Amino acid sequence: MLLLTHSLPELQSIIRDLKSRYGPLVALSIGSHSSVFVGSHSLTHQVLIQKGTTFSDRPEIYPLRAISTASYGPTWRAFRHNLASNFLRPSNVKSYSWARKYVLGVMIAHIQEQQEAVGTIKVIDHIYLAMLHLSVLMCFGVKLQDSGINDIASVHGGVLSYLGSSFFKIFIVSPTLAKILFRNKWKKFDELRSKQYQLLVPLMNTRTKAHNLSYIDTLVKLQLPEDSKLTQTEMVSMCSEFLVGGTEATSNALQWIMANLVKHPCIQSKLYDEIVAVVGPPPPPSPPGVDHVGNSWSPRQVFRERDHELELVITEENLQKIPYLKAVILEGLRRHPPGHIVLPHRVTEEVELQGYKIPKGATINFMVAEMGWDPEVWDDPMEFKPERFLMNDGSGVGFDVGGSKGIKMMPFGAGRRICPGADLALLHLEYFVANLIWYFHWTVPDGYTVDLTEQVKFTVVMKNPLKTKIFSRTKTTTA
Ligand code: HEM
Repeated sequence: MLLLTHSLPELQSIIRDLKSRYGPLVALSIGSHSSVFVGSHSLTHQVLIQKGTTFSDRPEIYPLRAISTASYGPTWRAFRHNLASNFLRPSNVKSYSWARKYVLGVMIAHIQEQQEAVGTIKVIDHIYLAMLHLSVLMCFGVKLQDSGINDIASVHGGVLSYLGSSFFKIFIVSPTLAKILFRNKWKKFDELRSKQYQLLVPLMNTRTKAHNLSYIDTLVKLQLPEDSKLTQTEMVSMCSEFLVGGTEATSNALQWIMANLVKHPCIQSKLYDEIVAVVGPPPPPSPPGVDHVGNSWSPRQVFRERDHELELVITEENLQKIPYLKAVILEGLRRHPPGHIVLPHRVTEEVELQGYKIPKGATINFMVAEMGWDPEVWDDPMEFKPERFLMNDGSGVGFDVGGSKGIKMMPFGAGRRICPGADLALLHLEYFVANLIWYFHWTVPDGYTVDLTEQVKFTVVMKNPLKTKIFSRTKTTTA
């Protein structure tokens, strides 16, 4: 069958149809190059976990990555080990808890300012900048002013807008042809890359002042095969990949989760009650007065005290004691996975799957959203029901998101190529959702409805971004 579509929703609907007609395996060959789509849970498990090595390369989908060989082979293994097992090891992630607290404080101050200025909040703007800020702190170990974060956001937004464009689709097949056909686009893209270089190199060079081990520290020390080292240009690319990886999917997942909590006030109330049962009510704002450097301030500015650091936040240890929080996050990732297809994989040797011969070099795509929405596996799959992840007595969440025992959903992929940032992303989602719900009641502004229509960009985003109105849950104490 020849399949001609660039539309993800159309592709999903074709696969759903084929699945219902021909059984669980959906394998499509497109044109002369074999591109296979797998929409079955058990087959995905078999392929990614049991035949993981055969399916673990990436096709050349990283033409913008300076070191294309980092998609597979020994160079990839060196990167993967450095990111997943060195930089993102639990003790190093824990050492950044001050950064999460700091960024949360900045975000809350901005949210309150916007509500005061315009009466409502466009949530994604704040979430995106907060996640980018956090990624910058972890990547370079430096705190930036809002203007510095906005500059990086604008360059990254520009670079990402190219992915998914016709220019990029042709670029993947033939960079030379794309440069000839889209000369102006290429020139603009080149300008963006130079701007990115100008912004990131000074940050890379300030790393020695950092207290924590930053990602750039690990890249500088990274020993590549044959004793080679990364060049500065390659490091810019790797840092840029870290910033995009750490920001895009997490901020969109967070927006989808907040949108569902605003749309379903009962779920929001239940989550708030469960948080309060563990950590108590949020702290009252300090009374108006004079701060430690002699400036007068109002209760609203409690969040701005001490360089934006919040007086009190829900600690990361306490997050572990709130199973319903975990259930809300997992339900958000099931119902709205930021990527509807994982990054493509490549077959390293010819293999047979349910009677289909999959040739060496074929591209394999796994249908993430389809799996999380399969009515044979999930009751009412399109409903937002966090309870489905709780154990029968509600005491915990018994779900392995990495799918090592069996795949029911796979927002982070599975097997050898699973997202190396999955644990960090889960921590960020839990931390921000818990604290934002603890401090504020999030409501639908008058004349607005929460619209969960999806739009495919670099990740799958809300077509109409979430707008809300917040009410502080902190009770002012009267003298
Ligand atoms: C909710 C947040 C996130 C989601 C849903 C997500 C999802 C994914 C998925 C589906 C893949 C492809 C897996 C596969 O091919 O089987 C991936 C790869 C990747 N992710 Fe994430 N991710 C998230 C957050 C992060 C974070 C926080 C980082 C970094 C700090 C990160 C860095 C990466 C990198 C570097 C890869 C490529 C790995 C490779 O090629 O081996 N991601 N992610």
